[in-house]
Amino acid sequence: MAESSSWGFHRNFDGNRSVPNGEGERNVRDIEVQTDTKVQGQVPRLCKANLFTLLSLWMELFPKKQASRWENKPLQECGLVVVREHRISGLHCSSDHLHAGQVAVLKHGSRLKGCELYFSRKPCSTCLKMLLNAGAGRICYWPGDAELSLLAHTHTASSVLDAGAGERLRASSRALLGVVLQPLTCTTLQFLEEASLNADFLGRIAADNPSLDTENVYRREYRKNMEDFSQKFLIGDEEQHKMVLSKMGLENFCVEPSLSHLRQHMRNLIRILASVAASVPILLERYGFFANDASESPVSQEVIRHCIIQARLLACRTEDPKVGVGAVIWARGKQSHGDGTGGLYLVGCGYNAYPVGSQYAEFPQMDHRIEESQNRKYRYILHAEQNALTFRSAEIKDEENTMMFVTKCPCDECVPLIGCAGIKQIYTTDLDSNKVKDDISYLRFHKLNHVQKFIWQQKVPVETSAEAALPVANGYIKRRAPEETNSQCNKRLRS
Ligand SMILES: Nc1ccn([C@H]2C[C@H](O)[C@@H](COP(=O)(O)OP(=O)(O)OP(=O)(O)O)O2)c(=O)n1
Repeated sequence: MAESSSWGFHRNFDGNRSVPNGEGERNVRDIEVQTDTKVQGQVPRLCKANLFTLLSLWMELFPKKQASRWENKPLQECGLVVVREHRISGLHCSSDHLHAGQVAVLKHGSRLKGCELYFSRKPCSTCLKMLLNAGAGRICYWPGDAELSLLAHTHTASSVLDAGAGERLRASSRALLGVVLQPLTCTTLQFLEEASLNADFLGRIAADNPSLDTENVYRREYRKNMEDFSQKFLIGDEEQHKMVLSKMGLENFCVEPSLSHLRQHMRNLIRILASVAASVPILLERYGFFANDASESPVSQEVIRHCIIQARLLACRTEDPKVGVGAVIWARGKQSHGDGTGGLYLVGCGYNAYPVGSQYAEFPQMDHRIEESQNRKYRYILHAEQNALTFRSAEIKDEENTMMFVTKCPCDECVPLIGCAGIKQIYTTDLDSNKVKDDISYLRFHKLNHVQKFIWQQKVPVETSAEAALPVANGYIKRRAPEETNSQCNKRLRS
């Protein structure tokens, strides 16, 4: 699908205003393309810069075994996305021992040359000098508080010194260093929020509990996420935000209307994160990814949910006008290399889209509701699992545990690929399993026997009534008509 050209607005969101001869600025504008707007009926989707940014924020929240020793210290946890030739080649986070930037240097070494790095916080100068030295092409960061906190009450003097050193490194470097967020349209926000509400995970809960108002479950989860994520990633006080921005060398954002635009845009991105995370709700810890034969998963429910939400974020960049699907593949390496993911490393990730390089509307976009079968999308669209396997950044090793996390039940086209790729476990939803939807069928998934299947479902079958078993959202249970069955609960709001 073609991406439209960038916005002039974007210039306000890059921190490279003092790159000599303006070349950096031109480069950034050339690289970034805006796809958030609904261009002539094009599906509203996240542009890559926003997707990578959201993934970096989410990686900061990767579940750790014990609270990080950085807690309440000026050095904050940090998430990082490494992008090579416009594709994600690493998802990382800081650990007890290493900063996220250090993890990237250890994992990728000189392969960082020319890569783009997306940080959830401006990295400290210790990381910055190593990353620049490794040849990173572009270092982007979320314009909230820095990794070495400028808001923490302790050690502020050293944080300020560090920020100064970061500025000096930036000024003398050929690499681009700054903020590359792009504004979201209302259409995109609305589309992505609806997609969260319509995702199969809430669909499963609705199918199991016909009397439960799942929209209310979603809204409650969303509000809680908004509170948590705003506290973590936004700076409530405008004056404090201005102070942080100017110490990080982003004074151009401190003037109006840039400041208001930046703050609003950051808030909108946090809304998307809150909404996507709410699509896989923690429902009294009753729902999770469980094997039907009660086998133990090699990773915890928290880690599974985190990976599924990574996949849901990827789905926000779908090219399918109706349904976004995302897939991520992680493996457990023999050594942990100090990564905050506890030895897990990314093998590949993808979302459903038309073949690489195709132009918008070059291929049919309609589903089986259009009568002429030659005008349907199914023969042209690549599935999330296919893209994750094709564009993987690491090989799948037989001796390691490789896990696939996918937001929709694998179809008959993908099941043999998954079966033969060396994947050991799959985490997904089986809402579509055993269904035939004209051009796409899901009959083979249950036969995928040599891959362990962990399905989104209730842990223990609830024998009491659904109303007693599940929380009543705001004391209100929406009555669903009895004929609203499994398949109807899965209907898209927009359809
Ligand atoms: N594991 C999967 C399953 C599907 N897809 C993709 C292929 C299609 O692009 C889209 C499925 O398209 P449909 O229009 O058939 O979506 P639904 O299954 O929601 O159809 P329905 O409206 O009949 O429920 O998802 C994918 O990437 N990975």
